[in-house]
Amino acid sequence: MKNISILGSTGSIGKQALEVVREYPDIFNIVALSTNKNRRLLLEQINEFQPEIAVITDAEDAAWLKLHIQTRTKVYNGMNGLVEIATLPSADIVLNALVGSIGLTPSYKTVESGKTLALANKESLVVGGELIMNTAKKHNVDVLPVDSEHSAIFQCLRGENINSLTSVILTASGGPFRNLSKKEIEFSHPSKALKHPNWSMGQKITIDSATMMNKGLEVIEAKWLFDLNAEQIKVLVHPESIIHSMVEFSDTSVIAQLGWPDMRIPIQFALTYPERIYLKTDKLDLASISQLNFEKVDTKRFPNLQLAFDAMEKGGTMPCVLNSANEELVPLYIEGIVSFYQMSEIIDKIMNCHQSVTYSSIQELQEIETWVKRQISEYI
Ligand SMILES: NC(=O)C1=CN([C@@H]2O[C@H](COP(=O)(O)OP(=O)(O)OC[C@H]3O[C@@H](n4cnc5c(N)ncnc54)[C@H](OP(=O)(O)O)[C@@H]3O)[C@@H](O)[C@H]2O)C=CC1
Ligand SMILES: CC(=O)[C@@H](O)[C@H](O)COP(=O)(O)O
Ligand SMILES: [Mn+2]
Repeated sequence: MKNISILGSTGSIGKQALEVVREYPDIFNIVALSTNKNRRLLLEQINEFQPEIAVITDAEDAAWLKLHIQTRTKVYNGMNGLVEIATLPSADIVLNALVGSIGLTPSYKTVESGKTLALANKESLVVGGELIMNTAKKHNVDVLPVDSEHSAIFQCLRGENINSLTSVILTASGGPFRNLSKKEIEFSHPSKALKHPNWSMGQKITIDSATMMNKGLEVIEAKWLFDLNAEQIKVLVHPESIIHSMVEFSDTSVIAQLGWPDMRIPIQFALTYPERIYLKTDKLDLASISQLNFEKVDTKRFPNLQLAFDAMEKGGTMPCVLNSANEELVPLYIEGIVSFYQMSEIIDKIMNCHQSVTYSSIQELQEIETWVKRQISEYI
């Protein structure tokens, strides 16, 4: 039996993880769950899975939960609660399915306490990849990718000699605006950006896919997970999202991982690693798909991807600046306060105002996030 804690159990990844768990009550046991605001769904999840602890952001919501739960679950709130989840002694594995850099401290605390981290929250690695991976190494713990591309790369690299790896090829759907001109993209309503062609996901990552910032964040995520340099990371547009990513070796061989666009596959792989389980779903049917297509990336129409490569090359605190500017701007885009390309322009300007430095603590990164927020409020 594997004891699993889920940070962000009410979100898209969190709910799909619980679907996997529900299918296998003999394999998985849930010990912790959390939400930001969705107290009703968390209450349902608590009553169904009876975790040891549950966490919600606001103290008032925590009091409401305590009144309503029918289990012995302890209820906590805020960041202290998320850290309780990350360090809960009974957990074997912590699935971080939070969205945004709020996930950084819980990711860090998970590996620091010697627990396996199943990581969906890519922003943790973008902002504090060096700190998290060094801490994981020090405590000899695995960081298992949940993000579909990184899970694919991880699966392709199993049993391979890493010294023969020449590059990883991250596939990108191209998002809902793949075939539109710059003008058409700029004047498309944000509701169009919220309709991903292949995946059903939370709002923030869906917008990131439309701007291709998602792929940029994934480039930085890949750097840290697989210890790569910029030249080793390539991006290829693949509109069907059937090949989830590929790896290329020194003999020019390329290995790919394929599957339907269904996050339960990488989620279950991380939760059961190194074993695989039977997933009750349709098998991949390549004949029905009939063809797979590939295109070059156009960073003129999707400048966020280039900004992410730039931030990665600058290193140090620059990816934190990129990420926090993006996190601030995405909700403003959804609300119609900034346009599609204003997002890239503002991120670029803020990056240009920042002198990248090395960091050694989460607090230093949080100070930079505060600075970025101030900068954004000056632009808006
Ligand atoms: N969805 C997908 O298919 C994929 C997602 N990812 C990555 O996984 C992560 C999660 O994505 P996704 O599931 O789509 O996101 P969602 O927005 O659907 O869910 C996020 C979860 O985190 C909680 N949360 C949000 N903000 C806070 C906060 N400030 N404090 C505490 N909890 C918070 C949410 O609570 P509440 O319900 O109250 O909002 C929810 O439980 C992201 O980093 C994303 O990039 C990667 C690959 C695929
Ligand atoms: C499912 C997943 O891992 C997402 O990150 C997905 O890849 C987003 O699609 P894009 O390729 O459009 O960014
Ligand atoms: Mn992905």
